[in-house]
Amino acid sequence: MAETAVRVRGLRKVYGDHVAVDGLDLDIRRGEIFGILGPNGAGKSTTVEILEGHRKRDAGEVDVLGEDPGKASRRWKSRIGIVWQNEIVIGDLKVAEAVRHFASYFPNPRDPEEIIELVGLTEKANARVGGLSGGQRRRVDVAIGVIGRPELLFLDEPTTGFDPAARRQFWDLIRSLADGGTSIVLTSHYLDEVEALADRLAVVVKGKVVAEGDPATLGGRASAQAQVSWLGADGPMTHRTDSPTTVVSELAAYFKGEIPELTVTRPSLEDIYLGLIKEQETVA
Ligand SMILES: Nc1ncnc2c1ncn2[C@@H]1O[C@H](COP(=O)(O)OP(=O)(O)OP(=O)(O)O)[C@@H](O)[C@H]1O
Repeated sequence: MAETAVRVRGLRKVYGDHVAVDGLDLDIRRGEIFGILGPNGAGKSTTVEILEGHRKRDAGEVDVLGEDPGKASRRWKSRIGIVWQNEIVIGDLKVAEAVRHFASYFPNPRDPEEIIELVGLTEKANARVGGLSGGQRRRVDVAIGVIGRPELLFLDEPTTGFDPAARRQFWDLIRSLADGGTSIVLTSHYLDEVEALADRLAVVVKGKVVAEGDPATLGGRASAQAQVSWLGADGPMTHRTDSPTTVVSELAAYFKGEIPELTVTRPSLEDIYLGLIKEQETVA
């Protein structure tokens, strides 16, 4: 029990006559970064909002940190962190004021100065939130999301609008939170982000989990055929194989050393993900 952060069985949510979540099961372990992927309208936000206690469900069992979010206590709420888009509400406040303000809501908050440093905003501590860049504002959102020392953090599309360097820094921040023991639920449309961060992930399509696993092996990825490509005497060559090592050794013997322009690739997470989505679409 202590190992589980989130346990969901048979979750269902209906809007009018539209079934948004249709018998969804989920297990998220304590201390892991868990990615939720899925196309637009798949039911990800609805599911996450139910886990956060912000939306009622129609059926199913939900346990988050040992409680039902639908009936959760105030104390439970203080154990959950949610990265909202706060900037509109707090635009007039300075960064340090905003973080301190939110710290005051929690029984055992982290030190605001420390958190501002952790998100890389020390130099902007006295700047107004409204005047920050999009990426910097998102960092304020994260600072506010983690100020209460959450055991479980919900991150929805955290790096939208970040430049590549800021994304990498942000990933380091998320990893450092996870290393510190925070369980993290990450919803993102960026497959590279999920691949870089998630220990495990679930793909949600039409309100159900259609695949679950770690990014390296999801949907048979690790055992999928490899593609060996090289430059042959007559131009570029490609060979699909279950035993790329054998093919590469044969090529090395043939070329008596370096194989020109050699690459060995397996399907990317994106290839696997798009395949899963396509498969589900055809199952109408
Ligand atoms: N408040 C609501 N009232 C009616 N229908 C809703 C409501 N919220 C969501 N829906 C519908 O439920 C389905 C699932 O929506 P949800 O926002 O959970 O999907 P999502 O996977 O988060 O999508 P996205 O990737 O676009 O954010 C969609 O068809 C959406 O139109």
